Amino acid sequence: MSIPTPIIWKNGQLTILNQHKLPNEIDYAALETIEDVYESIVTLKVRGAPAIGITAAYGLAIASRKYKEQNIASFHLRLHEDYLYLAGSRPTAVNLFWALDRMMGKIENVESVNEAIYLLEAEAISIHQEDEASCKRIGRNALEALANVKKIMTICNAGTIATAKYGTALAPFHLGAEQGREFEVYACETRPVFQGSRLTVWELQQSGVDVTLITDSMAAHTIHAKGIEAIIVGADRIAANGDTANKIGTLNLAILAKQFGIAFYVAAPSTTFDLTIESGAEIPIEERKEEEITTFAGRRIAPEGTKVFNPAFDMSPSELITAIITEKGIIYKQDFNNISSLIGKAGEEVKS
Ligand SMILES: CSC[C@@H](O)[C@@H](O)C(=O)COP(=O)(O)O
Repeated sequence: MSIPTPIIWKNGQLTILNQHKLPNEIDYAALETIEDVYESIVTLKVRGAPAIGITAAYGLAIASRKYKEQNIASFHLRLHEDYLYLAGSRPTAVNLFWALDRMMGKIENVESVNEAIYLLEAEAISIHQEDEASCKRIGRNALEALANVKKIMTICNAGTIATAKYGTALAPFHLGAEQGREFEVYACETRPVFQGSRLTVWELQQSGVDVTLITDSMAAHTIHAKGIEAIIVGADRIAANGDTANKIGTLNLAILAKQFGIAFYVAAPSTTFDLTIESGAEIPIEERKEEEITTFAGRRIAPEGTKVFNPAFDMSPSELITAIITEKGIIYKQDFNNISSLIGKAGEEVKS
């Protein structure tokens, strides 16, 4: 797999692969301040649930250095403000809040500013490294779930650049390519910001995976015409009952999978589960600016004054999901009533 490393932390400096510029340019952006980190998340230079969490964690580590001359009480106060600032960048992907909470938890009772700064950097690095290991395990588990599948559809980009490495829904394709597994992947372009065409197609090409681009509205016809055997998607937040929020258009695919009688898999790390909410009804759905829909490449494609609704995510109810593939194992539908205990136990394999 020869995909550029998406998030780099070296000598205390954070650099990210600028996803705006893909697939035309491999461009790295140095994020020197917490404002740089916030801006890169809001504008989707860095995107994808795990990558947002990792970048925000480094953002807090970077912010903490500003307060090294302060007393510990004011350090905690200031860092809490920074935590709230970063938490306001995007609302749906729970990995953001999970990573920020983990960072703050690490220094909750620390009474030395220098120690807190040191611990924050170490914790961000751990979050980053753990995600890579987690995605690799998701890939292996997904290869098992897809053992008899060749033609598969996906949406958005849940790949290497949306994580530390390998991705979630795309991990089986990257790992499979290394093992000589031949998949035929159909990638939905993913309107309105084209994570499918710009990012997924590019990523899979780098790994030598057979990938075909379709527009989102071609999904139903393609499943029928090309004999798609399964659909696999990533996730931004999974409720305790298995309801899953992911990129807008995912719900369409979940409904199509039921209609055509094919499997619908969600691939996500345990950090994407929000066990504090019982169902997907409680997941906040981000709405983004109307220009994402009314303009294309700087030109208007809808009349001035057009009313726009631009939700960035939708929620697929658990009854449409065949299984959720995690780093801890595969949770099949019959075990969705037991997700909290299966996912809640850190480090343990799912037994189902
Ligand atoms: C491994 S990434 C999983 C999800 O975050 C991904 O499928 C997705 O919906 C990303 O949305 P985005 O708006 O591009 O951040």
